[in-house]
Amino acid sequence: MLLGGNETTRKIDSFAINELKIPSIVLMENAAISFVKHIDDNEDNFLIICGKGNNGGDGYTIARQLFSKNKNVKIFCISNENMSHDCFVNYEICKNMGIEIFYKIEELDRLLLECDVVIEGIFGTGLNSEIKGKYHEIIEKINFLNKNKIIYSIDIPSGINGDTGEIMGISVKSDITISFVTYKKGFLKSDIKNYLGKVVIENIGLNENKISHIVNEYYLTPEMIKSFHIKRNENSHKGDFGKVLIFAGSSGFYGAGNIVAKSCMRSGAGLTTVITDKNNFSLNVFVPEAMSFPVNFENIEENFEKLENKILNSDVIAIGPGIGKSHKALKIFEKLISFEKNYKGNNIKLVLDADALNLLSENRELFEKIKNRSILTPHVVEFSRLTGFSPEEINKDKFEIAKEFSQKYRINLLLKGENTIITNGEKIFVNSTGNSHMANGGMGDCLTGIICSLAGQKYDLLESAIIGAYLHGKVADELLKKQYIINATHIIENISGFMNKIF
Ligand SMILES: NC(=O)C1=CN([C@@H]2O[C@H](COP(=O)(O)OP(=O)(O)OC[C@H]3O[C@@H](n4cnc5c(N)ncnc54)[C@H](O)[C@@H]3O)[C@@H](O)[C@H]2O)[C@@H](O)CC1
Ligand SMILES: Nc1ncnc2c1ncn2[C@@H]1O[C@H](COP(=O)(O)OP(=O)(O)O)[C@@H](O)[C@H]1O
Ligand SMILES: [K+]
Repeated sequence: MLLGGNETTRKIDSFAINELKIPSIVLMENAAISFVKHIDDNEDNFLIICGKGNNGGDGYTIARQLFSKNKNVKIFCISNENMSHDCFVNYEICKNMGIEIFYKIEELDRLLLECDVVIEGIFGTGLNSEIKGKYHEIIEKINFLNKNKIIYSIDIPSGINGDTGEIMGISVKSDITISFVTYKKGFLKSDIKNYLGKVVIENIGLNENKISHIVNEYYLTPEMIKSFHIKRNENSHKGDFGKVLIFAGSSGFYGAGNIVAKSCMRSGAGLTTVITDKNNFSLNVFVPEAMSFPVNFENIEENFEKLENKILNSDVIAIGPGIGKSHKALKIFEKLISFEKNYKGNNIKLVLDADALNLLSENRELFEKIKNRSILTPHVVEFSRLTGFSPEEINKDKFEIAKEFSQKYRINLLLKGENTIITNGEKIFVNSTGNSHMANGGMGDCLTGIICSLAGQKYDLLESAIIGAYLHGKVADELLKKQYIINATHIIENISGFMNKIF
């Protein structure tokens, strides 16, 4: 699904009108047709509240379409002065058709009380300042008199800023928001969910692929995830699903390595090996399917010859969770990224998380070794160390900062958190799954395991991160229906079942 702000909407509009030569009034008609599809045919008693821009124009167009289906339709016109052209045309048609139009604010209470469905087209992407006066009063009335009614918003609940999600003084509280072409960036803001209600994105007669040069941001949907799926050949063997080498966990943090390994195995990697201290036996108990590569941490170099062979046999190497920032950890990290290609001549894909990112922040020359073959999966604090921006600065402008960072170092980036973003420096994908009930230790390790597993199964790193983040959050969202807290172990136990459902 395309993602965009107000400017994107204007660009798409202008492309459709000026390049594709679709008259704007046709776009408005298409928007209205798509909108009306979502209205229950049993509903019969509508009040449409219209502003004077194109959002109001959509309102008049929807009104006459419902009217032509013999529905009981009334319109409240907020202003018929300085209407946009297409708004005026549709307003005139409504008048000519004999739809009842009301103008006086004194009548609005009664109209609201009498109707069963309110459709509001007051402001959409054109809202440009704090809402005051008459407009404020009208929105207040809609929110106050909404008992036992369904409130539909056209494009955006009037009052929400489509770019930032900020409430511009006041906003309609909607039950259903039917928005056009793009999922609005402003909808990502977490504390406006109860203003948006259910969100539906509808088409206005444009082919999504033909406008992809205008939009390079996407909001993940199950259809997108499914479209990435690579079918498993019936005659395949474990070697076909990736040899994944994991360097995670150290004394006090062996759990991290175990979680990465287990989620890697449970999400389908062919062969998983964990580099771990020779005295750590917990891996065999927690994930008997995984292999261990025991190292003597007292004398790191003595393991390197055997390790080289292991590296050159790998398709993917995941590094970071729970390894600490010691000199020894750094030495192993450096060794693991020292070969670009494996015995098969393919790039060895790298998944770097947690302490690998912290080590990278302090040893920036290592960026040269990881370029063009890695994904970094920081949370905002780790990303702050990598970029030098404060977490506040990142949160304010995370799309741009993430994209620039990815371009600069030629890496893929997954920035974790609510609305996790994934970028290759050109496109940005925003995850639509996940919830605060999964915010607990080990969750990131679990994600690393899923991503390196998918990378082993021949998904490229960008796809692995996209699918991984979506699945990880999706499992948590589904589990939330029956439990309050979701730990990494819960995700691991359920991921395969959800892969089955989605693929
Ligand atoms: N490509 C698309 O996505 C399409 C968009 N369409 C509709 O067009 C809408 C955008 O239309 P417009 O650009 O005309 O904008 P709007 O209709 O959202 O609002 C603009 C009008 O409101 C006024 N206004 C803005 N802020 C105000 C405030 N705080 N107080 C009082 N008045 C204020 C402006 O002066 C202008 O008259 C979209 O939201 C959508 O509903 C559809 O017609 C179909 C095509
Ligand atoms: N409020 C939230 N909404 C969506 N996802 C969340 C939320 N809180 C945490 N997550 C997800 O949980 C994971 C936590 O990762 P991370 O911070 O690295 O945890 P840890 O280091 O403990 O393993 C990330 O994938 C993140 O996107
Ligand atoms: K609206």
